[in-house]
Formats: sequence, C-alpha cells, structure tokens
Amino acid sequence: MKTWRSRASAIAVEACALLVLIGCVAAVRSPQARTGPAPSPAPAAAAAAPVAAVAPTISTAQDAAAAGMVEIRSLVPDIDLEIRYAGGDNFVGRPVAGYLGAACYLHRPVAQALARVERELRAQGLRLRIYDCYRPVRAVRDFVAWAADPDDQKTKPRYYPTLDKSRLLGDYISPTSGHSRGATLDLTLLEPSGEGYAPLDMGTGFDFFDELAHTDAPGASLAQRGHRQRLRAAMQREGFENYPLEWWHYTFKPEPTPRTAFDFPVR
Ligand SMILES: C[C@@H](N)C(=O)N[C@H](C)C(=O)O
Ligand SMILES: [Zn+2]
Repeated sequence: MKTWRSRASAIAVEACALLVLIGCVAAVRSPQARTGPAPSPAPAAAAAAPVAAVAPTISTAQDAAAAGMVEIRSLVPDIDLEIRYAGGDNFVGRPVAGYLGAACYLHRPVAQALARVERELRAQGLRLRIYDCYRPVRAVRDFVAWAADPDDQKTKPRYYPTLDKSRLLGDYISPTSGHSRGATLDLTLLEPSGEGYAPLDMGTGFDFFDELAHTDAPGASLAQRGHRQRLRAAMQREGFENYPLEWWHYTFKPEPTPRTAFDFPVR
C-alpha cells in the first residue's frame, strides 16, 4: 500500500511533467522561439519571415565601396531601376530616410548573379525591373516608425487595403530587414510593349501587402502565377531564394555578410 509520502511524490512528478509540457508548448508558441514574426492565417505564411535569427551588427562603412558593394549599373548599364523608396511612390508616401538617390547597391557576387539573371532573361525577350536593393538601417527604422503611427493611413487604399496597419510589421515589413545586409532585392519582370517594356501582370503591384501577394496565392490567376513562377525560376537558377509572402522579394544564398547590416546612404 502506498504511503502519503509516495503518493505525494508521484503527484509531484506528474505536476513537474505537466509543467515541462506547458513550458514546451509555450516555447513553441512564443515569438522569441520562432525565427520570424507572428504567423499569418494563410498556408503560405507558415514560411519564416526574412528576419535575422541573431540581430546583425551594424557596419561603420560609410559608402558602398567600403561595404564591398557595387552599383548594379556598373555591371548592366541599361538595367531598369525604379527605386521606389527614393521618391514618393511607395507605402510611406514620401522619400524614405537614407535614400538620397535612386541606386541599387549589392555585394559584388550578388550583383554578378543578378547580371546573369538579366542576361538569361534578355535571351528570352524579357528584362528585370528593380524596385529596391540594399536598404540602409535608417530606412528600416523609418519604416518601423511609420508602422507605429496609426494616424497616418494615407497609403492604405493602395498598399494594405485588407490589413490593419498594426499587422504590417513582421510578415510584410521586417524590423531587421535582409535588405540592409546587401544580398536582398525586390524586383519584377518586364516584357516588350510598344516602343519599350512594361511589367508582366503579377496579380498585385509591388509592396501590396495582402495574401494575394503571396507567391503561390491561390487567388492569383493561372497566368499571374505563371509569371511569378517564371521570375522565381530565373532567380533560383542563379542562387536567389524567394520570400513566399512577397512575390517580388529575393535573397541571394549564402549571403556574403549574414551577420552584418549597413547604414551608408543610397546615393
Ligand atoms: C517592404 C518590402 N518591400 C520588404 O522588403 N519586405 C520584407 C519583409 C523586408 O522588409 O525585408
Ligand atoms: Zn524586399
């Protein structure tokens, strides 16, 4: 027959086991235990957001050369650049801090890989349009401050009509963006149109923060998903990985400086 002492120790063991289990579940659910921010409801959102697992250190490099980066036009002089954060046509609705000009800086091997993508696409009659490349840390801080201001909703109809502004930080705007490490860029495909080139229909515009922008969104038409897959295939062939929540966002792997972010201005 069990004594009260042995019954008490059995209960204590069970209680400990329960606590361990609760601890494990809490750890799995805790944002600190994940590499990315809060999960989105759609299946594609199960992918980890492009947030550094360890906060990167910020380099003191004052310009691209010191950072080991090159401007893409030094390799492809006529590449199509539409650097949105250097002007007012973006989700913030004004030029973003740190963008003093419209330029695309990337670490040299990343820029070289991008030049190869452009060359392969030109052979198929297509081209790239680049929306953003290296993004200074101060620009990311500007995004974070904008996201924290609920009074400024002027770009909501165009950029996040279905989402509350408080939901953008994390899945759609990273507070420690890979762009600041110089191996990530945002881009789309262009096709011949009239005298020049026009963007292929991707189903949403650049920086449209919505499930429809998830690369494999079931809501996109077959043709739109086909265009997204064409961009993804061309980028993957040269070592770039897509972020599944944004059809336009790619990172070259392995990153040349995975633990270092930069803060020199884009000019
Ligand atoms: C803001 C958007 N263009 C983008 O780049 N989003 C990802 C998640 C990022 O901020 O790194
Ligand atoms: Zn991006």
